[in-house]
Amino acid sequence: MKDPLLITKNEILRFYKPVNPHTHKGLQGHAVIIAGSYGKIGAAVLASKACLKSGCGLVTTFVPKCGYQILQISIPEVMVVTDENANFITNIHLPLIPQVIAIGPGIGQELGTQKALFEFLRTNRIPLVLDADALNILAQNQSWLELVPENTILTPHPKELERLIGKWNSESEKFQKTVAFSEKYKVIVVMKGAPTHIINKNEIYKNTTGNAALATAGSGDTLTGIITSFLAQGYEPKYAVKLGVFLHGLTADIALPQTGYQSFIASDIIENLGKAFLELDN
Ligand SMILES: NC(=O)C1=CN([C@@H]2O[C@H](COP(=O)(O)OP(=O)(O)OC[C@H]3O[C@@H](n4cnc5c(N)ncnc54)[C@H](OP(=O)(O)O)[C@@H]3O)[C@@H](O)[C@H]2O)[C@@H](O)CC1
Ligand SMILES: Nc1ncnc2c1ncn2[C@@H]1O[C@H](COP(=O)(O)OP(=O)(O)O)[C@@H](O)[C@H]1O
Ligand SMILES: [Mg+2]
Repeated sequence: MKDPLLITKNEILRFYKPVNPHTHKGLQGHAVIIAGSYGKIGAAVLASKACLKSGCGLVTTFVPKCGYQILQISIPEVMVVTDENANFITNIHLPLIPQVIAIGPGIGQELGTQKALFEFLRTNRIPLVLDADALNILAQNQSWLELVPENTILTPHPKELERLIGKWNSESEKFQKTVAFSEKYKVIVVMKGAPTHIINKNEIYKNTTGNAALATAGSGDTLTGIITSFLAQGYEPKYAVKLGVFLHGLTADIALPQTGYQSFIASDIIENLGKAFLELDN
């Protein structure tokens, strides 16, 4: 296995683009986030808000009907499109063509949702971020991975990774299997953990930010929103993932002196994104 390359501030500054003073929301990208089910609309809220707070110009969130008011009230900046079903996603129809689509946080694994994901993957040509239950559904239907566009970003935590690639007997076997998976399906795998690694074919990157405060519900949902935002803003997938994991971890490093490990929650990631960007801009 190659030694991992470190994702440091210097590495990020090689490709980070400060915001153009003449930009407008149309140029800042439009992202769609497909997320949530009854009891897990919070995942849709966290991913959508993190996406907006990372600079994406427009965010449309697709949720089952039960998520409509929750989203409209908790994030008025987000536009909402609903499924025909009340409690889980069954039929993905989008009235727009965005730059990027993220799918998975909190969607559950109902049969109807599995079918909707298959139909979506069969017809979709837009760049994708796949997380959480989208990964769990693909792990159970591995032939569907052939439908995923090249350079799609997958963001599994260790259990989701195990469901996708099978069990490993050592750390080096875990990396070997993930590299083989990334090469086979031509996807970028964000191996979330402490620390997070990015696998892009046979290239391995190791993040240098973040701490145990991130071990809290919804932390991964916000990462999905952040990475999606950078894709919408025109970063190539290999740069969007590096910038995303670096800033996500940096929010926890910035907040730690105020919150301690225990009282940091996923909303604090979103709240500290501004300070994290300012560290890059200075
Ligand atoms: N507010 C909301 O709406 C929220 C909604 N959410 C949504 O809920 C859905 C279910 O997602 P989920 O990740 O909770 O369940 P699941 O895939 O079974 O994994 C859990 C198991 O994985 C493991 N594991 C995880 N991390 C690990 C690590 N770092 N290192 C090692 N192991 C680790 C660990 O396994 P164990 O160690 O216990 O064997 C753990 O028990 C999904 O759609 C998500 O988006 C959540 O985002 C929460 C907030
Ligand atoms: N001890 C830790 N140190 C650093 N980062 C962590 C730690 N525990 C969790 N994280 C990060 O928190 C996020 C958790 O993602 P995930 O398990 O998908 O959360 P959720 O599904 O609840 O949103 C990942 O980005 C992971 O790298
Ligand atoms: Mg998750």
